[in-house]
Amino acid sequence: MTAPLLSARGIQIRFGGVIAADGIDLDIFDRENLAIIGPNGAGKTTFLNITTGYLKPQGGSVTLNGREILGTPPRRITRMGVARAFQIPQLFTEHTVLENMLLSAAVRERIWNPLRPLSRIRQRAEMLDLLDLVGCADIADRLASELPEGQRKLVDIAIALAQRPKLLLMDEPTSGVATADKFGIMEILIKALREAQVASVFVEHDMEMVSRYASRVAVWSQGKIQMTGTPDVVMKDPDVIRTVIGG
Ligand SMILES: Nc1ncnc2c1ncn2[C@@H]1O[C@H](COP(=O)(O)OP(=O)(O)OP(=O)(O)O)[C@@H](O)[C@H]1O
Repeated sequence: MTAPLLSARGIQIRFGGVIAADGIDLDIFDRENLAIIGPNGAGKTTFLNITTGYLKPQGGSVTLNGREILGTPPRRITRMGVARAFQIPQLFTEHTVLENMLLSAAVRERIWNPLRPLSRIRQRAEMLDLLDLVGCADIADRLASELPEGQRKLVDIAIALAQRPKLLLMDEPTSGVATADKFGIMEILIKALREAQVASVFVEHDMEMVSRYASRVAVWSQGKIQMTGTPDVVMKDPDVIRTVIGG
């Protein structure tokens, strides 16, 4: 069996009386698309916050390619290959889409300087290719503030991919997007991840999204993993239907 890209063992974290992780063990493998599902407050986002360095658990370990990353600052974890896209895209709204991409490239290349014109950043062609990958090359010169939510999400993904990650973590990638556009956005996103050879973990409440786009599912329940497996197996499980899916 191939070695996991990221491996969490025995993760424990509580906030006062709330236990958000109570012995989480989870492996994430190269190029898979893992959906995390579970009831509100089960600890799904907390897991993403731990693996990106924003929260330090009270116990356990997280390794990336065999190296411990707990206690490592978020920016360094990004450099090591774990990127994050947010429920609310983190774009500089007064800049164009391409300028947002160039800023991300400048951070990656450690050449960001507020006094340096963005036009002098040399990664322009690479950033346009990434925008093309997420179907946004034609909006490169538009202000980020003018974009509809779906395109903001795709640009946010391109910004994350500009960091050349091995793993992309996402919290409800299509939340806030009109129902009619959700599947189109997710199709583009999953195809872009495959072409860039990036694994993903996405927290998701929409079971249709999970069954269409996840290669594997992990079910969270009260700070524990209730079950992992392929979508067709997990979503037919009577306990998962009762505690998560409903109906
Ligand atoms: N920084 C924090 N301080 C205090 N409590 C927190 C903090 N972060 C999370 N919690 C609590 O931990 C529990 C798990 O939260 P988390 O956001 O991880 O759940 P979730 O499964 O992502 O929920 P949802 O599906 O509603 O987003 C919740 O009860 C939440 O209120």
